[in-house]
Amino acid sequence: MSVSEIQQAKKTVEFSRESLEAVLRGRFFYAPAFESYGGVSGLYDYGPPGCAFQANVVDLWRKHFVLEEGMLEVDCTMLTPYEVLKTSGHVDKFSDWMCKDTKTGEIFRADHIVEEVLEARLKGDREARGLGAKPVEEESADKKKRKKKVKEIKVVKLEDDVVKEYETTLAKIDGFSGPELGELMVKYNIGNPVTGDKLEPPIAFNLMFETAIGPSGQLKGYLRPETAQGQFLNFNKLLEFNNGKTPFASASIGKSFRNEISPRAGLLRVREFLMAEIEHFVDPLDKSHPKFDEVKDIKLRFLPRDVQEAGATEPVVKTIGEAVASNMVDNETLGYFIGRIYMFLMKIGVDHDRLRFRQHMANEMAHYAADCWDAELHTSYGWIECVGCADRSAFDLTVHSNKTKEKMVVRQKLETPIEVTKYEIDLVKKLFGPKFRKDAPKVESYLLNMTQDQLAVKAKELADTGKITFSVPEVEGELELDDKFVTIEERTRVEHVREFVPNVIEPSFGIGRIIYAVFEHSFWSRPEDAARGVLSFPPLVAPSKVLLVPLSNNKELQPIVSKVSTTLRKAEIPFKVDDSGVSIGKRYARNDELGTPFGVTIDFDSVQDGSVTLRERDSTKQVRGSIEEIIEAIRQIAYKGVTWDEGTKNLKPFVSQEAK
Ligand SMILES: Nc1ncnc2c1ncn2[C@@H]1O[C@H](COP(=O)(O)OP(=O)(O)OP(=O)(O)O)[C@@H](O)[C@H]1O
Repeated sequence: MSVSEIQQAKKTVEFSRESLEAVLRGRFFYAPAFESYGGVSGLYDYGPPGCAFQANVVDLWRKHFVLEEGMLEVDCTMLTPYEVLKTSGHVDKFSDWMCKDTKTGEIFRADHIVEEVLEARLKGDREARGLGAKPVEEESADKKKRKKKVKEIKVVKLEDDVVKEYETTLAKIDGFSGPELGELMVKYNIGNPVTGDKLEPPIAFNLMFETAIGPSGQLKGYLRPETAQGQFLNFNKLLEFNNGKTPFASASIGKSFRNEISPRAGLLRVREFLMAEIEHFVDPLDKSHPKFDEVKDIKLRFLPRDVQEAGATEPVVKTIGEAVASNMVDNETLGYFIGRIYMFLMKIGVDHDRLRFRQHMANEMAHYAADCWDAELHTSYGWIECVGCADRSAFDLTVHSNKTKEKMVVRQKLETPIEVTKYEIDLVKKLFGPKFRKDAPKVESYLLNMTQDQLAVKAKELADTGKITFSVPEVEGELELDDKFVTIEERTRVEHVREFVPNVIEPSFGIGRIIYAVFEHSFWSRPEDAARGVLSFPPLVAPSKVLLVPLSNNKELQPIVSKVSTTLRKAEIPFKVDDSGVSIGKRYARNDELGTPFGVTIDFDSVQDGSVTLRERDSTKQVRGSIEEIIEAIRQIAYKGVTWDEGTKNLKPFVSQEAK
């Protein structure tokens, strides 16, 4: 089978999520956690092949990003004090909108329910018009299983302008606020999709798991919802580690926790998941990237904001260079990371045709963000965000620095010193203690952290009235100080150093989502037997590389099995021996389901001449050679990116056991 024949074969049998899930569960890639206790939605355990696959993806991620860019890796705690997440905005804003069915008590995520019901009505409309099902690529976020139950799927023709309105709403579904979703539910008469009951208006539900740190219960904390905050809070140490220079990036791999409202899409939406995040710190005045040329010619499918806001879903195909030059992507560094994300996803087995980069719409994006693009992968659940890539400006370092009073800035020596005129405030601190007592530090800190605009106003007030009035958070009443306590003046100084708060470009990967998408993109059934599923993982990330198959249990074959095992072990190539009594075809089939790229078969000729057979999973092609030759071919193909044809060109073709 040639590569194109394999591609064709992969498309012959229609993809079935049920078959894939049967394989993944059957081979224990993963399983619901605490199953014997009835399970908890959104919690999963990974079994041996799932663990090995995840470890290989993470290993590749580390090589592709951390090693390639010299990133500074940190491993920060998951337990996070309240104050940190209050400052970052998570306590107030990290929520989704939920609504409750007043009768049944069932809880729905508001955007998901609007999406599900409108999609169901459009489906009914298409059926009424005799248009058949919508093409799979266009289906937006999943609800397939539920859709079966959605009563709303009535075969009813809608007015043309209603269809247009629904489609426009769906294209913008990620950008609505809670109140807007509530209005849509009233406008389109959306209730419980199964019972039709009315739902309460959406309310914000914070997704963080709350806990108390220590026995007193006094220190409130959360399980972190992302790894980013730990990286920001170590900024000064990392900057020093990097000899005070930017740009540089930190990286972190670890578990995050989100109390998702109603997790239903398997590994795609879970409550505990592995994240790999990068915080790239860059000068806000220079977001060029020295390696941009390496990615600029990569052509990608982009779904920019304006296309979505016009209610369309057709992507724009452009090179990254064109996307940055036309300002569609805000800057080179963001473009560089989009390119690197694409290259990583290709390496681990994502299907190029089922990847797009979607820009956040205006009200979907955090107010401080300069630009944000999600790498979305198409699965049987629709288009799913798997990697977020945002330019978060200086927001995070600024808020933490304001709160902690620890400066988080880069100091850059200026080649030509500059004259800077600015307001400066001087306090006569020895007078503060007697006047403000225990509040003195808060008052001093407030005054010393005033912005230039605030200082300008207060300088005038002091000059005009001889005093300033102000209030300080957590200090009662309006405060007043006269010019015995404080001086505010405009002064001109020569500065030799430029100080700036770096901006942050943040690529954020959900490893479980990516892994599940790769499972779907790699899965196919052999055309000659639809029950024979294959997971065509790239060899580099496949859980195990080799299945060692002695033709029979005959003792004579044992020494060769031991010899091949030892050689594989020495070469650090993961393998598994299958000496079960079942037919060789069955053993290969089991192996295909585990996504193991190579089979090494030991038969009676092996005893005579030391040769073994190498089988390739997808094409089922086989070649014959000495143990050393075969293992070298495996090493080249699995780890060095060599093709099968190239890696086996000096080996003899062998007639397939399966074909016999
Ligand atoms: N509940 C989850 N289960 C698995 N992975 C998740 C979950 N939430 C987020 N992720 C992963 O973490 C990445 C970064 O998180 P981010 O905060 O950008 O996601 P999000 O916008 O909240 O996702 P969504 O809108 O789908 O809830 C996502 O791209 C995704 O891969």
